[in-house]
Amino acid sequence: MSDQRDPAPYDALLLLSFGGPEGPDDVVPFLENVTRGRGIPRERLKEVGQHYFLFGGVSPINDQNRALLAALREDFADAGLDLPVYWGNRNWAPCLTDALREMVADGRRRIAVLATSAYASYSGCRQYRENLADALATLEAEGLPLPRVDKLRHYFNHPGFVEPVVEGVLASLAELDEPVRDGARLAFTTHSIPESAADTSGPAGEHGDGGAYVRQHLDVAELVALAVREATGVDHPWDLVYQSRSGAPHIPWLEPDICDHLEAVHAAGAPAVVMVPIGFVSDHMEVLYDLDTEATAKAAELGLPVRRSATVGADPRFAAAVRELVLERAAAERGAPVERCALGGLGPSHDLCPIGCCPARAERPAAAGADSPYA
Ligand SMILES: CC1=C(CCC(=O)O)c2cc3nc(cc4[nH]c(cc5[nH]c(cc1n2)c(C)c5CCC(=O)O)c(CCC(=O)O)c4C)C(CCC(=O)O)=C3C
Ligand SMILES: [Fe+2]
Repeated sequence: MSDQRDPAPYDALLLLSFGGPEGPDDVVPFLENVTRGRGIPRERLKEVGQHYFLFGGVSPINDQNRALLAALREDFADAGLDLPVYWGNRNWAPCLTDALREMVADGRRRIAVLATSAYASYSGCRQYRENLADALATLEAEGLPLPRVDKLRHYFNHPGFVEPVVEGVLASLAELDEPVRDGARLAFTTHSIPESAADTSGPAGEHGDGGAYVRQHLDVAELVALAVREATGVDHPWDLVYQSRSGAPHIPWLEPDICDHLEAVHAAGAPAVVMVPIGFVSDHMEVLYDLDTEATAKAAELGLPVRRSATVGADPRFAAAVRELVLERAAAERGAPVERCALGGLGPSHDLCPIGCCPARAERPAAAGADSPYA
């Protein structure tokens, strides 16, 4: 086995995230960045703007990323892994292009990229790769040396992602009053996406109804439900549901929505629900608004006790998982033997997105995949 602390060929890690506004003046330009060319109705944008204004125009995602950066640096230092960590976002400052420029100026030429999105899909994977390609094109136009960027594999089924989720569910169950606790249903929730995007998510061989996106979430949900049963001795019924639907109303998106689901299970006699946001790496606005505000108000109106379990955030087990993913990929790139950690039925995800993986509506260059125009 190779040295467990050898990051070669990598000379840096880039934490690549979505980005979010940091004050009221940022909200509208941020939303414009996110939705440019995506055909989102104006009404929806106004509504989402209000979600941000309700929280002072500040998205929680930036502080979450700062905490994750600190956790990664601490974990790397403790493990004796000498690898600088940078941060750049797709849609707001600190911007991806600026981060790459800084990295190149610091002499970084071979960069591992961790996206704060754990699953396949156009929005959760290829769009990050497209933005990497755009940033590289900008550097190229400026005559800067181009670094090579490698996106780390999807980590939805890594124990460092799954275990903190399980712990969060157990904590939420413990908070429910005893008479309703054992009957509580688990509502695993993730971002709704257009059905067409779900059906084509993942490598071509994994397309089909719901594609890799739905299959990966079902795998995590089942893993978590089983671990909860093992810990509590209680078999909590579970469902995979969706939230944060956007787009034009006539286009089908994944359903049911969490609020409709709460209504349905309440009508069917469920005594309580734990909402488990497995689709989100940390407490994004979707979690604070769509779950903690909107869905929680819906449940109160129904008289249905609900809890929202914790996201992974900056959990040290997740930071350690990122280190393992970097070292695993580094070994693979060196041609050394590799052990790939993964729970559940799907096995470890691919290192390199193959051609046809999570196709875009309109084809654009995407880096860090088999179809990348860059080395
Ligand atoms: C799958 C997925 C993830 C999870 C993977 C990942 O994490 O990347 C995700 C994350 C996020 N989405 C975010 C914000 C927004 N997403 C929007 C719009 C959209 N998201 C989509 C999908 C996803 N989105 C889609 C298909 C659209 C329609 C437009 C389009 O086809 O592109 C819009 C426009 C308004 C609206 O329509 O809702 C906003 C403001 C934030 C930041 C939150 C914060 O500030 O804390 C985060 C982390
Ligand atoms: Fe989104």
